[in-house]
Amino acid sequence: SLALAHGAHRLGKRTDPMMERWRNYGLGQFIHWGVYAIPGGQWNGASYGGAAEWIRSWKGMPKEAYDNLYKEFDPENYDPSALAKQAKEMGAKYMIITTKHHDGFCLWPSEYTDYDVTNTPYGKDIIGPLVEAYDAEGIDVYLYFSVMDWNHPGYRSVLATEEDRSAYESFKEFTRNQLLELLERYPTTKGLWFDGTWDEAWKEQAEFADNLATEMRKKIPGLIIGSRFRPDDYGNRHFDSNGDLMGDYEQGWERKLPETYEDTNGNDWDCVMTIPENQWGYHSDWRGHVKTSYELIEMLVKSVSLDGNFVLNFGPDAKGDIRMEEKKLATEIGQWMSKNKSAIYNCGHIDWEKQDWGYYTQNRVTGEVNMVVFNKPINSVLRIKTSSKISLQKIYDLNDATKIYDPEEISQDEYIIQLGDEELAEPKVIVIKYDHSK
Ligand SMILES: C#C[C@@H]1N[C@@H](C)[C@@H](O)[C@H]1O
Repeated sequence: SLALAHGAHRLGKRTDPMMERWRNYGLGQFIHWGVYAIPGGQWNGASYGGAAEWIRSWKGMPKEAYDNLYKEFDPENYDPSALAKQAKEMGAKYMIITTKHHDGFCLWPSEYTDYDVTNTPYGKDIIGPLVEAYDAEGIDVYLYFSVMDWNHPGYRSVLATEEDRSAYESFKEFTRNQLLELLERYPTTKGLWFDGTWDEAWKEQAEFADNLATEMRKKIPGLIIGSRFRPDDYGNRHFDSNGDLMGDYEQGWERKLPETYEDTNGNDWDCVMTIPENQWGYHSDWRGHVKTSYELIEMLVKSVSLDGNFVLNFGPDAKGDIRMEEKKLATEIGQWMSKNKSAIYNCGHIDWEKQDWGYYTQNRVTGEVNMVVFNKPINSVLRIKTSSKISLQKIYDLNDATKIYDPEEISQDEYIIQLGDEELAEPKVIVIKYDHSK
């Protein structure tokens, strides 16, 4: 393998308490909010077909007009504690908030730029009250930060000339200053979710990024940073030139999920997911398929069954309100979570053979295995094929203690149980209690 000065600094999973806490979240909330919520994907009567938070890059959006939107930012309905309560009811264990997206607008009062909330009619810090509200609800806070910054004069996507390089040095200093400022202002932050690190210019910054990550972890020991931040000595991100994961978990699953455990390479990972096909920031005209709570619960359970966290995105509008579709989904997911959270929190992968009826999750605390049933077979028989000899103790319906299932062993390490005739109105959790010692 290659000798890398700035490749992966650790092989295998982080095993410290902060990472164990992260590993056991299961469900998170993403919040994409900024001045892009003002146009909401529309400009001059035309609708932008791309992601609303990218509207500045649209030819139908004059840059000058976009760069003056901050003068209208005044979210009179912004209510951090209401947002935190909604997230709590949904069952989110952590929340990732966009402090600065690609447009460079800062939702906190930054010393290093005037393009921030202090220079808007709203005039106040957005991030601080949100962090406090989520901390008060016991939901851990993570900060999204886009390295790509369309507003900063020193930003470059490619370093072609000496002028580019010296301008980019000022941009790197600005980036470092803003990150240290965020950690200084919001010390309860548990981690950073980096984005906008795909440019060639950034891929040349292996040493700078490595040193900055070290410096950030000095400010907040144990800070959790995913694979999307650092490039290695050869400009590779996520996985270094030896194929080893860089950062504390893999951040490659954006609007998609791994299919098998092998797809995860046995790493920690998160999936960040939009409710429409591809809208993170508020878009007033959602087109195409809007995911149902059933689909989102299946993605959540599939993520946990493959040792990942599922982070569902919300995009508040210009007033700071959450749209009806998102409110409804948060409530529906919360209703399912209130009855089935033991199959999500503190749970992860078990190497039993995947079955068509749904997914297994194993509770890392109790050792119990949860069968999360999405597809009831016509014959109502659920097949279980374990990976080793186990001594079954009890198989029961998580939400009906009177419902005990009597397994029939049909071959080596293979059992079947019989569901009743009832139609499944929602994904059902059946718990398998077994003796691990045998
Ligand atoms: C592309 C892209 C960005 N990455 C997602 C997490 C959103 O922030 C989107 O704008």
